[in-house]
Amino acid sequence: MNNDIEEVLFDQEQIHEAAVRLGQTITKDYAGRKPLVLSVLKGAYLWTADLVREIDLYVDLEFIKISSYHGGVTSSNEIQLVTDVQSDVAGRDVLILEDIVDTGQSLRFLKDLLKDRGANSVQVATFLDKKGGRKIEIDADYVGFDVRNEFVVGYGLDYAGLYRNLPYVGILKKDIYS
Ligand SMILES: O=P(O)(O)OC[C@H]1O[C@H](OP(=O)(O)OP(=O)(O)O)[C@H](O)[C@@H]1O
Ligand code: HPA
Repeated sequence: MNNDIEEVLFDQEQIHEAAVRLGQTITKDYAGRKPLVLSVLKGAYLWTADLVREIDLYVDLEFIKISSYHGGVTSSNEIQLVTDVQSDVAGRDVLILEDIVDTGQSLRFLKDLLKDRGANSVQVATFLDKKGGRKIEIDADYVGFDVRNEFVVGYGLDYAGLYRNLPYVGILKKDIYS
């Protein structure tokens, strides 16, 4: 599996530092509140595990599963809600945890859904921000790393369901998907 990677962009140490940095900022920003941390599956599973351990607050942890990339390297315009959140978000301060914001379509879908359901506030902590991929103007509130406009895998991010278990983020060799 490691042989499929062209270049490592963010290693385990850098990822840990990003989680610590964002965890400290979020702890300060949400002081006195109990946010509902909403992890977006599957991609955010490792980021969630690492980031929540750096947040020194009482939090509720929930999961939602949406899908936009159907096995390839390009997103579909249609976002599907695969598994809904299991609790009421009305009145809650929701902090969405994403692995990556790319076109912005998934985030738009989620923010609209949560606002429609009466969330008090909706913010986003994304591990990666691929600003060069945007099709919709939308920003994350907390960003681990900006990433260039290439298809990346590892640390939760997949290609065709694979590579989520790589402990780092890297660029896949082009011959793997061309
Ligand atoms: O900004 P966008 O272009 O919408 O892309 C970002 C979304 O795409 C990926 O999810 P995907 O739908 O592939 O599901 P997964 O998390 O299960 O891999 C990723 O986890 C984000 O949720
Ligand atoms: O670069 C990416 N890699 C994996 N999944 C993704 N979902 C959006 N962008 C990406």
